[in-house]
Amino acid sequence: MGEGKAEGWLKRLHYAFSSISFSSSELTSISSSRVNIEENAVAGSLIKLVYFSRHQDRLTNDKRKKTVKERFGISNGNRRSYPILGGRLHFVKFETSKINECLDFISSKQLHCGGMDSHCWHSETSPNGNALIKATGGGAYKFADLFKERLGVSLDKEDEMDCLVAGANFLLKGSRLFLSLFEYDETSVLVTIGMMELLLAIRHEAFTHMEGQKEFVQIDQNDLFPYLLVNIGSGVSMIKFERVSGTNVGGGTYWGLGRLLTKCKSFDELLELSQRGDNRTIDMLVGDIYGGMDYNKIGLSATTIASSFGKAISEKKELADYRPEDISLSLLRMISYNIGQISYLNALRFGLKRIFFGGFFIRGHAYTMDTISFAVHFWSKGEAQAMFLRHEGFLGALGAFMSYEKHGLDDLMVHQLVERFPMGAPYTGGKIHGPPLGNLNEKGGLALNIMVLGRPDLILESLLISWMEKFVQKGTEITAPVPMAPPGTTGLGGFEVPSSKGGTLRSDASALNVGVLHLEPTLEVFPLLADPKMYEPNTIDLSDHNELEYWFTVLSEHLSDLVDKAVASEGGTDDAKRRGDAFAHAFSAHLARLMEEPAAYGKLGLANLLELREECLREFQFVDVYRSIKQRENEASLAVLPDLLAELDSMTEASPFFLFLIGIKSFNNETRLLTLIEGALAANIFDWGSRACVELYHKGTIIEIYRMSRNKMQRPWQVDDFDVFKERMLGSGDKKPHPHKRALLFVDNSGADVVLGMLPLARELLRRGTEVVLVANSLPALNDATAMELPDIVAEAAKHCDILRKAAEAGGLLVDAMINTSDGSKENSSSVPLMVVENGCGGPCIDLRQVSSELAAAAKDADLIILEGMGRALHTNFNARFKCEALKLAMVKNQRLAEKLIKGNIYDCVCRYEPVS
Ligand SMILES: CC(C)(COP(=O)(O)O)[C@@H](O)C(=O)NCCC(=O)O
Ligand SMILES: [Mn+2]
Repeated sequence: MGEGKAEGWLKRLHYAFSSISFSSSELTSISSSRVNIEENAVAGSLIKLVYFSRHQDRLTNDKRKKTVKERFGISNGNRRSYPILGGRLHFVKFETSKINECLDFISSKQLHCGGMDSHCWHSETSPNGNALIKATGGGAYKFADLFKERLGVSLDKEDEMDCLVAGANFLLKGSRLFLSLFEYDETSVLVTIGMMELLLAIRHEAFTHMEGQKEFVQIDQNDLFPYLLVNIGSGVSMIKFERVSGTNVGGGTYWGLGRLLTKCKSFDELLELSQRGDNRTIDMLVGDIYGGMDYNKIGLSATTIASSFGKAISEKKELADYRPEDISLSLLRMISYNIGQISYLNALRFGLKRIFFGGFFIRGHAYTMDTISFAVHFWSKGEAQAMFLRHEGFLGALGAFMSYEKHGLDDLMVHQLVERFPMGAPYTGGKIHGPPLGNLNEKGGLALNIMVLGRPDLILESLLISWMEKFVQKGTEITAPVPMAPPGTTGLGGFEVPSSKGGTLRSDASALNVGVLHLEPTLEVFPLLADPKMYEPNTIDLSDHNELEYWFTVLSEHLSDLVDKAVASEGGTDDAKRRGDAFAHAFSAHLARLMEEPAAYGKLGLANLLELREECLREFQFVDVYRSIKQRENEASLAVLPDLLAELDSMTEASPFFLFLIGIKSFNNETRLLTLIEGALAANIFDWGSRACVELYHKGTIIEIYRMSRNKMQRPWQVDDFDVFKERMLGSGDKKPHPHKRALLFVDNSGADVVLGMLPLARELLRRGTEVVLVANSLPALNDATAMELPDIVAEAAKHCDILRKAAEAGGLLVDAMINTSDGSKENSSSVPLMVVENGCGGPCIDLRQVSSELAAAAKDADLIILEGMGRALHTNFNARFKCEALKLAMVKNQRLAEKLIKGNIYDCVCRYEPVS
């Protein structure tokens, strides 16, 4: 297939499925792919919706990508090179009683009939011509007519047990998705052009929960089976490939009895009551029978529950004499223990050590998980372990999602999508500015922002907006609160009364009605990591509560300034203000949630926190908050670049005779190298993520600050390996070192940082015959330069420098120059190339376990890595070890970090050089 055609269908690519298909839109940023529903008449009775949306095609820097692919030999073998686009797997839930909201939602997102094109189409439909939505659970039957009537779609019923297993396998093992690729041919007829198989892998899905402590479990995918899956809905199903057992005492029992006995209005209210309960007033304990004593002979403590609700028979009390809180707790413990016990017995029956619990009965409730864990531990004498799943409530819906009938497998490709960003994005409303939403006529209105679900719907905008408006108002109402995890809840073995149940409820993302798994194509482990298994990206340990609190405070304090900048970056419109508020709300909710439970979204590091902020901005359609600041600083820096290069060049090679005369081997080279490193460190001061630096910017111009920063560059720096690095670069004595073959320069900020700091350093390496790959962010984060922006910056710099120009041409960065060549490439160019690759990140730090495939490919021949900036060289990777030489350069722009990490002060510098060990 020719490239032109590929580009054509790139724009019009459609993923479709056997029973329901969705088309993408060129006008909008995300296209829906498929959807399925699970209704469960359970605990609270919820409808769960799962659908996939594809990221926007990023076409703009396609030429750079093409050169990078050619240069690094990235290919799909003899498979066709279909673009593999990342996307998001969305998890949405609705109360069954609000089925109309669910229908409005599906309709507003056009999930039932495909994208925004005026001609929506279905690859396959039901025999009567309707589109199909996969559905499982009781609702698949109950709502079939309603769906037909309101949306014109048929519900294709999937077996619930099969779906649960498929859903759990998907989460635990990663799974294969088969997607059909469609394109329009010249006559606008849709044709299938192939199949694609996607492998989805999700980290930090399973965890244990004992005595208030959550711990993620690394699942060995080759050793996952067999396991017992216990799905606690209204009833309880225990599944080992097929339903092997169950119990009628489940979530429905808790809710049903609880409702009758306490008059609670909702499942969550009942659960919340249990937080304040004391079950000893109702349960008969061993001590009640044995005069306050333990029954040591059979290992039962006095506080063990001998009989749930047992005290109620021996006392002449009426229901009204018992506190609803105590009743709720007693019920919860009775049911949770029972489920834990029966589950263990079934695990024993089938010889299974691992038991996964799912279903909405649990809904992230710490005490419930502790109680189940305790029961499993207790009855198995510590042999078996209860594990829980982050997406516990969505197993059935996910399973149905996976069940879309597979097409023929010809022309199959396997690609891996990995979870990049394990955050549930909360749905949160914002203060309303300006006209009511229904009157807003702008593209990209609140719809998508608040819902975190995607993108403006140009065609059904009014419908979408009115639906959103409703949601804004109902936000908190719909967002079910989940009780807080009290530390050490169960005390001595789970039969104790919870010691601290707390009176507050947390804003739990697991209870928020929307969650998102971000799936990125082909993220790989950086091949130059010395020991990927031991690699831990984050330097600061956020499990230290003081650290956590400090960084939360920093981020909270930045917030209002960030919102102002974000709103301004979108023109300060009413819509932007609304989104700004919604962003602040959502981000604060995330912070609050993580403060209560740091591991809520998986293991938490500073890199995740900083990326969360960027991700939240993106969710609310703030594409690039620092765009104009970056442009301004790039322009100012590019204007002074020729002077800087001239200054560097004035430090020319002195004649060997002269050097001999003054008794120095390489005076000028050394000065130049030092000037270059100083320059890179000094320019790292331009960091809009640092509070202290931002204050500085109000006091002077870019050039003034840059000059001041350079003047302050006094050695020794707080971490100063310059002399060792210099020796490697310039040699000592008569030894002339070989130049590096290829250097990967992980660049940081726009403006002076990249233009006056890293580009001159790159130029020096190029001059020595080293290939240079500039590694930059895939997505904007603070004022970091992105891979998309770098070619223009380099092109501008190249106007003033022959070395950069030739290298950029050789690396395919100067596209116009390339076009002038006969073969379209500069493979034959004598100059060493300068290239740009994206790193796969959207935050200011970098987790080298997940980098773009182009970076992984570029790393192949690299023998020097230069990591620059606080985010990439200090917050992350400070302790990382590599298979090749590494230079870590950063200015520390935070007093506390300076004290902790390098026993220094703010604005101190780090120049850490690590030879190959
Ligand atoms: C976000 C950053 C890591 C960016 O630093 P950079 O990588 O650009 O050098 C850094 O600015 C930071 O840690 N800021 C928060 C702390 C503060 O405001 O002091
Ligand atoms: Mn930065």
